[in-house]
Amino acid sequence: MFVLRLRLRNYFQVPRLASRWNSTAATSLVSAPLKEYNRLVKLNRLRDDPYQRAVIKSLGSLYDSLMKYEPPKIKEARALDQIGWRTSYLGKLVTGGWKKKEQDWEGIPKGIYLYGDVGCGKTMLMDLFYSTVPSHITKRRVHFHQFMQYVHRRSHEIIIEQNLRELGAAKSKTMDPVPFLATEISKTSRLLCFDEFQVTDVADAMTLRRLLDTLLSKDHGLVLFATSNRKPDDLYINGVQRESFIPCIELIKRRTEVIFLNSPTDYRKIPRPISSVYYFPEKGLKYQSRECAIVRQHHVNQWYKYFAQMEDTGANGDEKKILKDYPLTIWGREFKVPRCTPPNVAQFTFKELCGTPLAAGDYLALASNFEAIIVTDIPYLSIFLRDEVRRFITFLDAIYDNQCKLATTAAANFTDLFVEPEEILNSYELKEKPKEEQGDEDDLDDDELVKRHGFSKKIARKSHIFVLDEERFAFARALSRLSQMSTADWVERHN
Ligand SMILES: Nc1ncnc2c1ncn2[C@@H]1O[C@H](COP(=O)(O)OP(=O)(O)OP(=O)(O)O)[C@@H](O)[C@H]1O
Repeated sequence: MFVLRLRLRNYFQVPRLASRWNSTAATSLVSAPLKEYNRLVKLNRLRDDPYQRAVIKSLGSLYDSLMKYEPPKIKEARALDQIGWRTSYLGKLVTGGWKKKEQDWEGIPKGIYLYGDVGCGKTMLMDLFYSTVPSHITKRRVHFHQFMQYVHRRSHEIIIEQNLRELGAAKSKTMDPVPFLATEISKTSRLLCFDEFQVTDVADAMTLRRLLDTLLSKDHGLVLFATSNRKPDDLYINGVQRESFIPCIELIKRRTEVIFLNSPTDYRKIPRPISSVYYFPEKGLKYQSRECAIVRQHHVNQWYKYFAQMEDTGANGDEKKILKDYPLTIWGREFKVPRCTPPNVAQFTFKELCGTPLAAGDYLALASNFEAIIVTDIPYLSIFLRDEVRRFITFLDAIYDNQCKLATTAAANFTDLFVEPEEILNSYELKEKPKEEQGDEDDLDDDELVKRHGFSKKIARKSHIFVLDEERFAFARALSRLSQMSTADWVERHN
């Protein structure tokens, strides 16, 4: 059986911008992040953006502080030290032991919490900073979803390991994995860069609160850099037991410089040549007709060959092997990739990918094992397929973050794919007279997606298949990302 080849970037990502910075030049008056920004602007790889330049100043200050920073030595965590940790944890809650004074972080540089609208360059700035970090500072850059997956998985493993080694199974319920996790993380990275910091569930919120409190303490001396679409005070808003998460928000506000990147530009909207990775039938052509089936098949074959770097078969049959039902093992569980040429491309129908109970971990594994994914036969999507849509969004987040390429065949263009249930005739066709665009779009002037994040009213209206703001936002962002993933830049990039 094939054992999943978890590339390093599955957990800790490779930054997008290569380091060109030599840290010995740190004495220069121009900070390393500013130098790098200037270089990329000069090479026409970035547009000069005054809002981003304002952030670069803060990046320069953090860079200077890191140059002088000597992180503390890490003490090993011991299971025997923590019998009764729950009592002391509760004690802290009662006595206000969580409250910290500035001396508690003396000598540790303040990190950065960079938030703003979609596509304005937060991740780019974080990656740029990451590529300039002084070499004596160990660092990790990770997508927040992936980090939380790692945290939950390692917590579980640590409890088992420590119980076997030190405490005996009877103590399993009183074992606290947080000090061990914190030790593991800070031993390998003193600067932790989180992309897309967002908290959506109570288990993440509670674990994160304790983990960050430990990591950012003097004992571990970790510096945090996070990007997010939300300001700290809006994190985990309306979440279950939100009040227990507020100390974590306060901690983030005290231990980072909170910066709002208020650039009005969504760089993903800047037109680039659109390549036809997404196929949908032209008006008048029925998706399930024979004619359309031939065109769809051609589209899929053409992109499969391109992604798999296959020679055009030819006489000497240079075609790479196409494998069927290829097993991937993810944390002891197996799932099958219906058609693939590892590590280049995997192909699924929408039903195979989103109609079965796959979760974020599966999609992340897929994204880290294949450079491109083809998803065929995406039907019209309505509120009746909400679970499938949720999975599709999780899948898109995973592949976007791993910079995978994507080709699809679908009933319609992505912006027209989300419809009301009563408009649907069958999975791939709408009724003869589809309902007119609703005339209530003016009511959407105050919609947060429109007003704050600059999405179109059409997208805001379609996002109403979700109730929670976080989900509506994730949906709108997925549409924005789909448009970026169809650009020639994305499709032609060499991984
Ligand atoms: N100044 C710039 N010039 C040209 N391209 C840019 C510039 N800033 C950002 N970009 C590009 O725009 C795209 C979106 O940027 P980025 O991913 O950093 O946005 P973001 O704010 O993190 O978005 P999101 O909140 O959706 O994750 C990327 O491809 C990035 O390289």
